[in-house]
Amino acid sequence: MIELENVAYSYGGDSLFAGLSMQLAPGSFQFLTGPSGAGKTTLLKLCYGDLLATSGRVTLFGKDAAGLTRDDVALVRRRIGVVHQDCQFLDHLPLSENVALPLQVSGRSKEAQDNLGDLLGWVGLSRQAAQTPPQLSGGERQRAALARAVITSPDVIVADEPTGNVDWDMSQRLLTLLIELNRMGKTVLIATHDLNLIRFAKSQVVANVLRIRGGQLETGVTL
Ligand SMILES: Nc1ncnc2c1ncn2[C@@H]1O[C@H](COP(=O)(O)OP(=O)(O)OP(=O)(O)O)[C@@H](O)[C@H]1O
Repeated sequence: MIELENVAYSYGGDSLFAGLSMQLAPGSFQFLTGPSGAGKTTLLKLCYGDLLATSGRVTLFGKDAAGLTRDDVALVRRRIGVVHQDCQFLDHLPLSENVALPLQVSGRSKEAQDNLGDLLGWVGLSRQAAQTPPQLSGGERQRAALARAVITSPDVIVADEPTGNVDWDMSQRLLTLLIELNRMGKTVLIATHDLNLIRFAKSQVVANVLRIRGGQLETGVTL
């Protein structure tokens, strides 16, 4: 469903990747690791069409990412839920409205009403629904970001350091939610530095580990 072939990406200087290839198979659970600055966030952005490869080919749901129409881009946005590293929200809106925003943007507000309560319950934030983002803890914000990423029922969830800045208990809780999504058939790709998190996941689910090193992508990495 997502395929990168011989991809390079440059922010203006040297390419970060030396012709990198990867596939995200439907239903798979994959981790992306590697040193800080190796290009994990960049690679995720190529996978969800936020950046276009400088060379090589990225295929998103059977279409070349370089040739997507405006409608194709909207469809890709609905099919891939993204948990961003910095999980930003609109601070003046309550949590419930922030989480529902992707549905309202795509004109599906009826569905938002139906799904929102269940989704907030699933991430353990029912009591915080009326609070604004600045009133939430780090772990609550991370769970809200996950709820927002999945409210459109995407096929793929891409999460960039979803457990950054939270303690181990909360990391496990967040990861358990991502594992539940995978058990429901979702494809999951998580960038993380946290090798303990990967070990914990591997005790629960079949997970492939990718590592970027020196511009190359290693697959099937053992820890
Ligand atoms: N918008 C940008 N403009 C210029 N350079 C950038 C930009 N974004 C990232 N870079 C550079 O590209 C390289 C890879 O960044 P990226 O954020 O993809 O790495 P990362 O592996 O996710 O790092 P971290 O683990 O620290 O989050 C870094 O050297 C970074 O400084």
